[in-house]
Amino acid sequence: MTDALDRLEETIRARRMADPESSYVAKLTAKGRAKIAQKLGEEAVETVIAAMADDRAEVIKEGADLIFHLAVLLADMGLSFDDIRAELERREGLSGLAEKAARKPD
Ligand SMILES: N=c1c2ncn([C@@H]3O[C@H](COP(=O)(O)OP(=O)(O)OP(=O)(O)O)[C@@H](O)[C@H]3O)c2ncn1[C@@H]1O[C@H](COP(=O)(O)O)[C@@H](O)[C@H]1O
Repeated sequence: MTDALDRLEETIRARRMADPESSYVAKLTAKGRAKIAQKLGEEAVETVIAAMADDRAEVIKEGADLIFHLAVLLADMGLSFDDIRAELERREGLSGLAEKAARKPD
């Protein structure tokens, strides 16, 4: 069963090499990874600002922008939400502190 995130990823993969004049995904991808990452950061900040204003409708909109730009970045790096899902599944059952300890090299 596909959900909105799966469909978004499919669309992004299909649009990456489209005409930048007709596609935002293609336009942003053509600008390079640093620009994609910058846009992701901007959307994160806008989400924070909406949260601090207690604006639930705006958090939904900015959160959608944030996830969209994360999907564009993942696609640019040959990654997908399946990789994020796998990492979240790995963490299931670990406490936050155990997860932190498992990240440490020694
Ligand atoms: N979900 C989105 C989506 N969310 C946000 N955006 C775009 O992200 C941009 C972010 O807004 P900003 O004002 O920050 O950026 P901007 O001023 O347009 O760009 P910059 O000059 O700052 O780089 C806007 O242009 C939004 O339209 C999106 N663009 C596309 N999608 C999805 O991607 C699909 C493919 O889109 P195209 O590649 O345009 O065909 C669409 O059908 C949607 O499903």
